[in-house]
Amino acid sequence: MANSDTPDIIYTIVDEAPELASASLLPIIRSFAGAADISVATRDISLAGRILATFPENLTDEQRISDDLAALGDLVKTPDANVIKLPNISASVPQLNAAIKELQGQGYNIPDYPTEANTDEEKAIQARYDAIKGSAVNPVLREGNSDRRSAKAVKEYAKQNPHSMGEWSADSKTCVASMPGNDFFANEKSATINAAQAGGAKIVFLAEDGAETVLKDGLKYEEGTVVDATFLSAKTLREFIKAEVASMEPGVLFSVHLKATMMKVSDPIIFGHFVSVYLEDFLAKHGDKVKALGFNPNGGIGDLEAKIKGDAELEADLKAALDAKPPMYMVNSDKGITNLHVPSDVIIDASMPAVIRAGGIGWGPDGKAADTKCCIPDNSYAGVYNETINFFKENGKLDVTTAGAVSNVGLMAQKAEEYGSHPTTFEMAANGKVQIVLANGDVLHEHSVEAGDIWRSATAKKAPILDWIKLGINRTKATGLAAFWLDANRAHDAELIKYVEPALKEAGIEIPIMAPEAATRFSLENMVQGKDVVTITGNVLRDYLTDLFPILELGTSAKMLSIVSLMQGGGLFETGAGGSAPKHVQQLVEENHLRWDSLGEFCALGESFKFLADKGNAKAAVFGAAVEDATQKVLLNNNSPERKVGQNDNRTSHYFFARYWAEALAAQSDDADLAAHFAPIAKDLAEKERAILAEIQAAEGKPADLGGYYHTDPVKTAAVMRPSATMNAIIG
Ligand SMILES: NC(=O)C1=CN([C@@H]2O[C@H](COP(=O)(O)OP(=O)(O)OC[C@H]3O[C@@H](n4cnc5c(N)ncnc54)[C@H](OP(=O)(O)O)[C@@H]3O)[C@@H](O)[C@H]2O)C=CC1
Ligand SMILES: O=C(O)CCC(=O)C(=O)O
Ligand SMILES: [Mg+2]
Repeated sequence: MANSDTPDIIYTIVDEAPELASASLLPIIRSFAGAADISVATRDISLAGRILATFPENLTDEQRISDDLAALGDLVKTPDANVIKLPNISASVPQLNAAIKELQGQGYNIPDYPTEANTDEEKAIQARYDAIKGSAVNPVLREGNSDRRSAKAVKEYAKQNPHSMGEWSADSKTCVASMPGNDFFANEKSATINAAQAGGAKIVFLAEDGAETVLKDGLKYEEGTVVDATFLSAKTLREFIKAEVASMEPGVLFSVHLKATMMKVSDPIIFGHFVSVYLEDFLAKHGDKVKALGFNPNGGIGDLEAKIKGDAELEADLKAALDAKPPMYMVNSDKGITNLHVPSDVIIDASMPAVIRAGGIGWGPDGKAADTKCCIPDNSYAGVYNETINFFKENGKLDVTTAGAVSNVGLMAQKAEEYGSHPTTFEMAANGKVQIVLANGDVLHEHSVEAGDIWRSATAKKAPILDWIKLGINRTKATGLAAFWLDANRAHDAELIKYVEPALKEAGIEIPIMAPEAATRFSLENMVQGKDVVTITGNVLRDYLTDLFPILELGTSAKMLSIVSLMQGGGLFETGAGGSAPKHVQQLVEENHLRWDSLGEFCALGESFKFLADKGNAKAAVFGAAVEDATQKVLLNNNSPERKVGQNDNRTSHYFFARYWAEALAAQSDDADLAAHFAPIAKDLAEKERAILAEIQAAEGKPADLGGYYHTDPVKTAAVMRPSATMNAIIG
């Protein structure tokens, strides 16, 4: 063990499909690692775990759990960290409410989330919940920059076994629509803090009558930090939405793509504007009534439907109001769930690539595929999707069998850029001015705003920026082709370019710096010629591109290798680049088939062992190599999960992974003890293949009971996810 308190490897407890997968995979990992005295501990960062850890005083002694997220947040700032991080729920308010309700039903006396906080007590509860909603986990753990790419074997497999791709036609009406201006992109100001400016700062609002309100105090800027401020005009946004709704062509679906999870303050508000514009007739008539019922447009139409259930007049008027608008892109047309039902159902990084992979189509209320207008209000990154769509309209769908690999190096450490901005994002209560005022008296940035505008400030720190440039240079050297995605005409990017240019000069390397649209074109053009390209980007594009390119190249971002080299020397190994696949849980509950692919976990596990090996653990090196071997075999032998009942699923893929892993350990000659230990296990697993697969498949096709959704019953979950007594006896 690394030291007496720190386990060798920490595996995170999360939510939904990846957590179900862990119920099957983690016992295998622990059993195998145990043979080499490598300790694998767990830490709970699930939504339910975060909620329970937040309200200890409401719980009995037996119910209380430790605040594992806080502990992990400390650990990642040490060289000892070796964390395998699976995707967790970044909860929207409807998800948070559902989790609270489920926990209350299980006997946990936690408070409701106050929709509107009036008393001090309600405000305190709301603040505690707000700290765990949205993307509350990743920014805490990501104390390093991001390196996401596909392992060679994974990319080769995809080329040999291409997934389906929708056809693109030149006359597709699918398009991206963005605001004509007055958005975050247009209003951005940026400056790099100099020695005289370093220190404290505050954000103040000056009302038109001169009254000053402090929006945020106690900020601290180090020298070299890039500090941005910007706002999006609510008035311009609403005019934009109305114009885009009014200009819909027949047969085209209307959609909006946001990141209400990560951008947990700004984007639910933007989403709410779409909802209230779509429902304008209904709200003109019934606005007061539904407000009294606790409806807030930011929660979505799904919340409204729940609140008016049983009121025939309201239900009929809601239907009429929606029918009067253009048809929407649907999340689930069978169940009538629209794009505007839940703020976290359509998340841009996953949703736009899905539209693009399908050939520029979404699914309408009639369950039929159709071209789609994709509203992405802010212009900062919308152009990337617009350019991608134009490219495929011109060139036709991607040929997966010949495409190069597009990988990413992302500036992410220490809450870089927009993804760290929610504590400094505000919806303006009145007209006036917002200023960032430094301790030395300088007004760093100032904007005139109107009531309803969304103002925000974001930062990027010097050490992470320099580390990111270095990582970008290293990956470029390893790959050949790369570009920095920075727009010299954007305020923030211009500050970053001041760091990038001298660093490239010093390193004696030339890497082009391109604005996002041009860089998109550059990457796509090279990729279709079979060339590998590195995209060196900021935090938001890191997120967007590491779904976009993998979904086109590999069919899913779940297969990505996702490494975070922590700035203090530790390692954080994320599994895949996507989310927690709620659709997969639904399928498991309905028909006991889990199509979640654990390839991301396999890749992360291999890297985690290798990291441990680099710290001097020789047995970990043997494990790392064997995991890599097993991962390749799972791919080559087509043991990965498939979509339908009776086909391979997550559990069968774990059986094959365990078997190949044991076989590789038995076959290696670096460590005779390990070889001897695993030889009988490998033999047993191979000989009993038929019995094990039959036991796993016996339960398929029938509903499965997990005893919960956000907080499942561990015994029931283990029964569903480890159904083979034969395999369990071998694994132990
Ligand atoms: N790192 C993190 O912690 C992240 C967390 N999230 C969270 O995940 C939740 C869901 O987000 P959403 O945007 O729907 O994105 P998801 O990535 O969870 O799902 C989108 C689709 O991707 C496919 N997919 C994802 N992972 C796998 C896998 N391992 N194996 C096979 N297919 C996979 C599935 O497609 P199909 O249905 O076709 O099989 C799935 O429906 C949200 O709560 C979000 O906040 C999102 C991104 C990252
Ligand atoms: O933390 C989140 O909410 C999402 C993270 C994400 O999408 C990513 O890192 O790719
Ligand atoms: Mg993402």
